[in-house]
Amino acid sequence: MAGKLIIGNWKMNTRAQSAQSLLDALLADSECNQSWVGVAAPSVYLAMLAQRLQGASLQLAAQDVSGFANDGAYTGDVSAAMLRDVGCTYVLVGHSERRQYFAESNPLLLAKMNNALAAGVVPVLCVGETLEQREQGDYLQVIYQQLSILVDIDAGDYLIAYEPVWAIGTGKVATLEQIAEIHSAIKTWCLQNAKPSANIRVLYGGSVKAENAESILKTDNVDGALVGGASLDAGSFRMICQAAGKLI
Ligand SMILES: O=C(CO)COP(=O)(O)O
Repeated sequence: MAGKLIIGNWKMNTRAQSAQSLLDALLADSECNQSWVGVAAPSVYLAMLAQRLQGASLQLAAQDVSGFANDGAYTGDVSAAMLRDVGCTYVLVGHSERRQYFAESNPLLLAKMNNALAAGVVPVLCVGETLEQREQGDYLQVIYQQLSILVDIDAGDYLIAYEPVWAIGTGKVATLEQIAEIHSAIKTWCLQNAKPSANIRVLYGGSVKAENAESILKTDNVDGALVGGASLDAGSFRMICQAAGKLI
């Protein structure tokens, strides 16, 4: 598929009212209400937002999914089937904040990927190195290790998001050369190691803003963006979507 994919990650932000207002602003805007744009909202608001999204092009995403496949006694968890049930198209898997604060590791993330795929929700596997790992020079190995779970996925349509941890919420965006290097390495690794997937798409995330979106999206092997802070402001998000729209 040509064109770029833009997913806004609202993280643990908004309330019912502000989530609805933000979504309404995006829905009313033809730059944002596109099938290649999605918003990853807090799970408690997904069903409410899905109602407003009926008939719209904008896609709904979740920020996490249970590692348990079937319904059962897993207090607090939300299953992939539930996400599908409320209308999610995508789900983020292994965001660095989940890896850091919830100690999510490869076996759990593989289960999450498989559960999402089985339920018909497209998982977005997030990978990326910390500043320390980058400075030590072994950042590619870190990313390959995070990607290694893909070897055990037999089939399915998934996405990858490269989000250097040091660029998330810091205003410190990776250089275009750094982005190009990693995106190319991810695609090469996937071609060599993952089961043949028709089209590996890699999004970039980390301080993507209205001002830098176009140059990032134009970088080789960048298939879209995962946007945190700037996705909470309809005006900023629209400019990022507009930059993507120009590249279709
Ligand atoms: O973590 C991110 C998206 O998932 C990036 O966040 P920021 O755009 O706020 O840096």
